[in-house]
Amino acid sequence: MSIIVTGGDGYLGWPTGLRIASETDDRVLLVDNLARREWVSEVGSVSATPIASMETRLTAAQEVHGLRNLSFVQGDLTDRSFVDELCQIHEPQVIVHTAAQPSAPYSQINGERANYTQQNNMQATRNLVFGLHENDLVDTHLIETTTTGVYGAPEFPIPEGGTVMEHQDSRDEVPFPAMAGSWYHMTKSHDAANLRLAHSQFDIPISDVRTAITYGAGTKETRADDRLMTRFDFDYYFGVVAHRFAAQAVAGYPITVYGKGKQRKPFISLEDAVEGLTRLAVTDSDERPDDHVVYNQVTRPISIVEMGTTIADVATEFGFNTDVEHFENPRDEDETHKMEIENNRYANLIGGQSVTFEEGIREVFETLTDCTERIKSHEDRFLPSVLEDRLAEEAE
Ligand SMILES: O=c1ccn([C@@H]2O[C@H](COP(=O)(O)OP(=O)(O)O[C@H]3O[C@H](CS(=O)(=O)O)[C@@H](O)[C@H](O)[C@H]3O)[C@@H](O)[C@H]2O)c(=O)[nH]1
Repeated sequence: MSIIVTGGDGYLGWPTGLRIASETDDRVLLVDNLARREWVSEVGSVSATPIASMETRLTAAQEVHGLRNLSFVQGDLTDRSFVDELCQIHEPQVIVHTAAQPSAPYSQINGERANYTQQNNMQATRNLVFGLHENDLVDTHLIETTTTGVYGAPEFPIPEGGTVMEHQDSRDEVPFPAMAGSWYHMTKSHDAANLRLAHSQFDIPISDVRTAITYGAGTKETRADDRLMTRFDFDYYFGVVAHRFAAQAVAGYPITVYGKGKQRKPFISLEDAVEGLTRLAVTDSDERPDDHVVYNQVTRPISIVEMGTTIADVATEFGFNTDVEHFENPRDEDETHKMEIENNRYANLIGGQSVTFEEGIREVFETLTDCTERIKSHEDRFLPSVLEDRLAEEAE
């Protein structure tokens, strides 16, 4: 029996692989093309946490946690023959698909990167679906982290999955429309539609896990040894807002709220995100639904300003002084959207939130306190200029 975790070198994939391997005797195969390391280097940045090579990570996982069932293969999921080989050799009973180009700002840079993001993310998912179908693995549970961003910013509470449409006095249940607001987020809208089609055409059991903005510098497994740390990005392109704000505080830089920042966005801690994916992956096939199920992997919506203020307060406890400041918004978005979002199915899966936002941010500062030099030596990466300057030069 084997479980594949794609994106196994990534921020979420690595700690998820570690936890799954800790909770099962099955073989856990991490798959990654190490592209995230290249993208972050392309934009001139680094992970604030020093991340070890995969070889060192696996040695540490064995030494520290006794994990002999964890291994790694490097490869590109957009290559159909590679995915076919994975399916034929490893015959996975579960695939947790976290691999993607996950940055909205990166996908928005220009047509080349929008194309790359859409081709990369969507082709990888299609290859996995057809890899399972064409290799007679249609009982394999395919779990993908899509995004809560597929819902956009509607003026009604966001359902956990589909919705009801009324037209000319008739009504029917329909999948949620693709209201995503970036070329990246739209890859996940398309993936969500393709996953639904894969279930109806091939009967593959699907968990479409719509992941919110994830914060946290580690999990209980990654904190056990420095060689097991997961990455923590803070640059303009790859740092999610909570991580950017915490790193900005560490560098003595203002917290950069874009525009009014009154919009509520969905958040989840890394710990709660990893736990849900693990529970889905390790549940026996006769105990889980054989269906297509959508989970809103979110514990709470918080406004950007409220979040920035909490981060500034926690930063002060750690001796870092910063202020929340408002900057011109580089994004086209509703800065006052009062998001409400249903999450009962996901909350039941994990048994409720395990750490509050404030506790999670405290844990982030505990880790970042040891990483101040790496952040300070790249503090200009809070702004988009490094990559944009190079593109401008190339265009001249
Ligand atoms: O310095 C900053 C950076 C961001 N923001 C604001 O913070 C919000 C969130 O930005 P983000 O970069 O943290 O999140 P987003 O682009 O939405 O994407 C992230 O969160 C998604 C979940 S969701 O937000 O779409 O639900 C995941 O799918 C993505 O992979 C992940 O990069 C935005 O309204 C943005 O304008 C600021 O005010 N200041």
